This record gives sequence, structure tokens and C-alpha cells, in this order.
Amino acid sequence: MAVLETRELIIDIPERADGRPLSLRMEPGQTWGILGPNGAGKSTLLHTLGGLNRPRSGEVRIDDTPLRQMRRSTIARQLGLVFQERQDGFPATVLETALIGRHPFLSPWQLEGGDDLEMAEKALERLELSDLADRSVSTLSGGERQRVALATALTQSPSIWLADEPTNHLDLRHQVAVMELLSEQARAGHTVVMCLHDLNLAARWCDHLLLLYPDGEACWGEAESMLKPKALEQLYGQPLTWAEVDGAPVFVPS
Ligand SMILES: Nc1ncnc2c1ncn2[C@@H]1O[C@H](COP(=O)(O)OP(=O)(O)OP(=O)(O)O)[C@@H](O)[C@H]1O
Repeated sequence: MAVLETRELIIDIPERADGRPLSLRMEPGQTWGILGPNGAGKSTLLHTLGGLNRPRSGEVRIDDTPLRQMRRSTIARQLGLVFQERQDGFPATVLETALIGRHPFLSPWQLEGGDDLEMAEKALERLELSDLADRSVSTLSGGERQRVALATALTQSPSIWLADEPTNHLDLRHQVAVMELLSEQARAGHTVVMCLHDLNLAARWCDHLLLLYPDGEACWGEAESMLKPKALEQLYGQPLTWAEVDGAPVFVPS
């Protein structure tokens, strides 16, 4: 279990003003959604949280240790990344790819053991991929590949999940299944952070939200206080109509 914290963080987007420094704590058990229009910097923020992009200023900490003082191998044991870029040409099967999730825990040249295999198989089962275990990833559909990426992170079982549009390419049923999976991870004490384009998924499954504006302005807090129609209309530059369904707000473009 781990706390992910940013202190006066300014992400580095070329030619953009600093905007509001981000100082927030993402704690075990919480599910954070990062919302914002195209180009607002959601992916850049996620990459910065993962230590893949250098911040312009400020810092990211895991359990009070600055990321820049941590070895990449230590970070890899804590952070699970589900990002958009995929090495699609990589000649590996679905099972071999899921097993990559265990690599941060193995020493160099150490082969995966029975426990690792069991974790990978369970993750494939959870993502309904067992039947595709021996298929080459390069032959999969977009949604199947997305689920392989999630299964790889699940095999890793990281303290902190960083997922960039985890429901990308997924049909409705799998969108719900993946949001349920991420909620389940949070309930088990993991910290879950994801970028989302779908306001309604965010409203239903995230308990904390960070709204990122194209000029670098931002606000964050408990989901209920962030899901204000006026603020969301301003965020997306889009009038919205809203209603409440089963206790959660639902937004549609007007
Ligand atoms: N290497 C780069 N050089 C110049 N500009 C960049 C570079 N990388 C990203 N940007 C710009 O930074 C801004 C933020 O990009 P980012 O991918 O983080 O946005 P996003 O909110 O995730 O967008 P989307 O919703 O479209 O995925 C964009 O305007 C993008 O063009």
C-alpha cells in the first residue's frame, strides 16, 4: 500500500504557462479520475506521476520518498502503468505479455516461477482472456490488447495504478468490468489513478477527481464536490444536461 503525493508539481508542457501547482495526496483505497479536454495535459501528468516525464518544477513522492531519488526498479515494483503507447510489433503471446508484470520482482535472468504463472493466469481469467493465452498479441483487436495491458498490470499487482483511459477501445460490458476491477483494486487498498474522457464513468466509479484545464489551471477534491455542471461545462467548453440515475449524476451533451 502506498501514498502517491505531488508537491507544488508543475508538469512540463512546452510553451504553456505554469498554471496551478498541484499539491495533492492520493491515498490507498482512493480512486482518482483525471478529467480534462484534449491537450489539457492528462497523459503528461500521468507520465510525470510515473517518473517517465520530468516535472518543470515541484516533485512526486511515493510514501514520502521523492521519485527522483528512487531507482527505476524500485518504482517498477510500486507503480503499475497502463498507458496508450504499446509495442504492438513485439512478438509475444498474451500469457508471455501478462508475465512481464512479474519482471520487476525477479532478478536479472531469473525465470518466472509457478506463483508468477498462477498470477498471470488468474489475471487473464479476470480479464476474460484465458482463451487467448497462446495468441500473439499482434493478432488481437484493440479492445483485446487493452485488456492484455490491464491483465499485465493486474499480474504485477502494484500498490499504485496509473491508467491512461483504461476503458479505451472497450465495449460497454468490458468498460463496466474494467471500472469494477479498478474499484476492487482500490477497495483492496491499492491507490488508483486514471485519466478518463467519459464523465459518467468518472461520476460512477471515482471518489476523487482532478479537473485539468488547458491553461494549466486545475482543481481537485472529492468527486461529489467536483461534479458541478457549471464547472464541467467550463472544463469541456460544452453545455451539458444532467440527471441523477441510481444516486449518481449522469451528464449528456446538450
Ligand atoms: N514533445 C512534445 N512537444 C510539444 N508539445 C507536446 C509534446 N508532448 C505533448 N505536447 C503537448 O502537450 C499538451 C498536453 O498533451 P497530453 O497528451 O498530456 O494531453 P491530454 O490531456 O492527455 O490529451 P488527450 O485528451 O488528447 O489525450 C498537448 O497540447 C500536446 O500537443
